[in-house]
Amino acid sequence: MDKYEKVRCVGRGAFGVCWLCRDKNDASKVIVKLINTHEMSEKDDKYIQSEVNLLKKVQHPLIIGYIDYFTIENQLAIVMQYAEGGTLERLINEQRVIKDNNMKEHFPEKTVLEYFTQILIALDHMHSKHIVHRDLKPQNILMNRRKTILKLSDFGISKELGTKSAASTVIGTPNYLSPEICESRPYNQKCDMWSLGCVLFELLHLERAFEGENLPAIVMKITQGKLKPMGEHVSNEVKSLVNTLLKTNEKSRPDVSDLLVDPIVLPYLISIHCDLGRLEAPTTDKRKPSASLSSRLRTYPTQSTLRAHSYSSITPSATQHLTTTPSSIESGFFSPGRSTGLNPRTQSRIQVPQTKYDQYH
Ligand SMILES: Nc1ncnc2c1ncn2[C@@H]1O[C@H](COP(=O)(O)OP(=O)(O)OP(=O)(O)O)[C@@H](O)[C@H]1O
Repeated sequence: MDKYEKVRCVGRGAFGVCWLCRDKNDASKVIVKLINTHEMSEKDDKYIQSEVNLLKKVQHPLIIGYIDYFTIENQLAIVMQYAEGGTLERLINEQRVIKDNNMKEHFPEKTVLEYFTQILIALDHMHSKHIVHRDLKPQNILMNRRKTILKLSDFGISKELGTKSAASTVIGTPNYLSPEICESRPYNQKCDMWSLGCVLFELLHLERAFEGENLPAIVMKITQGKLKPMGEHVSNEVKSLVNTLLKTNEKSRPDVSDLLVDPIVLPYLISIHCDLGRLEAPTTDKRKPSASLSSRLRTYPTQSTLRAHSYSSITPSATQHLTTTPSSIESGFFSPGRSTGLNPRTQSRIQVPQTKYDQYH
């Protein structure tokens, strides 16, 4: 812990306490999660080691990065990237208060879809590494200060699927658990798609998709797929997106690659990738952007910058759409277009707006 100076405690989880710390070397802010190993069983210990190993493998601008870990006085310290904007849960709660006071309504649908697409991109990265999150929920989605970038966090109960197509341990948080996990059936990456559907519903309605007085009541609603009715403010396309994610039969649920070519998602995907293409992927040493990042992010992308970035996470068909994107770029989002039937696949003029990602943290 010599390397870090504690600033303040930012939260507690099932396993440990999270401290905001300052790196004494360069004054950068990091989170140090301290986990007491004193009375930890061998099983718990293995759990944490697997968390650390998972974090090591995951380096992505939309995923909280692992920096370091060490042990100190019966404690395991995991050093990770700091997300200044807090959790998506807090943002939803704040918006709910605003709504209840009748000062403002729900998040605009395009904001919801932008967040949704970011989560999708992060999940794509994880799923491509055969890692299923299993605990996706607004509490585990952190944000940058300006709330423009989401970052998936908490791989505490994630598990590498390895060569098996389904893992069979039942773990999770009730409201976002998929039916197959509730029923102790084997599960795979599709369980994250269910949780994503729950998060999408919550972003749209500012309330959870499945709620109940107690655990059995919640589980019953989930396994029966008894979703709350969706609001009038939600477009038909987005309603059907929620419904398809919340199919109780996991085989009928889309996977990430299906959604990455969905006309609802594609415009957001292009815009996000344009901006993320200019964000540096975190390295194991430093999680901060270079000094020139902000200025680079304030420039408009050109056709050449659109083509220059690697779209490794996008399926070939999606890449095809991207490479055929016309040079006249006018609108990054299609929210008005969606309601007027505008289809990004046929839309001839696409504009990517000045980036909103002008601050990484
Ligand atoms: N990288 C981070 N940046 C900023 N805040 C964080 C970060 N990681 C955790 N926090 C804060 O600390 C709190 C506790 O996080 P932690 O991961 O220990 O547990 P949890 O996800 O809330 O619960 P559980 O351990 O049961 O999964 C979070 O709710 C969040 O507010």
